[in-house]
Amino acid sequence: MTFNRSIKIAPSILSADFANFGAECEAIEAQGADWVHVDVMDGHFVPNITFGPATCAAIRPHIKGVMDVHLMIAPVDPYIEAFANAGADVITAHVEAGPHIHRTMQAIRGAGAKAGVALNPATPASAVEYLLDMVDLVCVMTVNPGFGGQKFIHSQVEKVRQLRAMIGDRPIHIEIDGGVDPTTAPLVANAGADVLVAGSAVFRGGSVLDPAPYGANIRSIREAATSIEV
Ligand SMILES: O=C(CO)[C@@H](O)[C@H](O)COP(=O)(O)O
Ligand SMILES: [Co+2]
Repeated sequence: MTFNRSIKIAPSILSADFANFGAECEAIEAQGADWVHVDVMDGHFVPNITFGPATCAAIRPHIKGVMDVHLMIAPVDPYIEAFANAGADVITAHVEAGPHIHRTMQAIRGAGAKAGVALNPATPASAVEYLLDMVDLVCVMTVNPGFGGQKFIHSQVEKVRQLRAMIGDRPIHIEIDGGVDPTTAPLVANAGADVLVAGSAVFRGGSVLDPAPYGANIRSIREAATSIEV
């Protein structure tokens, strides 16, 4: 995985057909997805449960590109190796999930994955100031984590702007997660984000039997994000 600051669309399979993950991953990649975003939830750090490393390993052969694993679990450190072994390219852990986020980032890189750090909406940009030499991605949650289909929290756009200024020229992606659609994508792209996670706005209207709407949805988010009008 090389660093490239162009806009990347990362559909979240939280909005996919859970009985058909392999085919769904293949369908979104065929329809233009850049990364595949995989939401892992434990019913403890967030009030919802999804799946773990075994499911990630099962879908890995169905993803040609980047598997972007978003861990909404606490504790996180005991599970990093399992997700790296499952084939995650990027592993993102939350600042709020434990007291030793610095060690967590070291462990992710030590396991051979790119290290991502996520910030809940109430967590300031300054929380990652002393991590910038050891992360590959900062994920700004633009909803409270746990569920797809929630409303974008507009106050987070300013946080993206602050992070872009803090990051400067470092090869660090800024990822946006939650409520991304063609109306919100230009706001965050203009503020400096380059990876846009979208679940409901990508999977809406399509299926593995009729995947063309996935492509149209991905294109409209990308076109909106790359337009300069905001
Ligand atoms: O991590 C999460 C939610 O906790 C996300 O990745 C969601 O899956 C995004 O879904 P939409 O807001 O795009 O529907
Ligand atoms: Co996510």
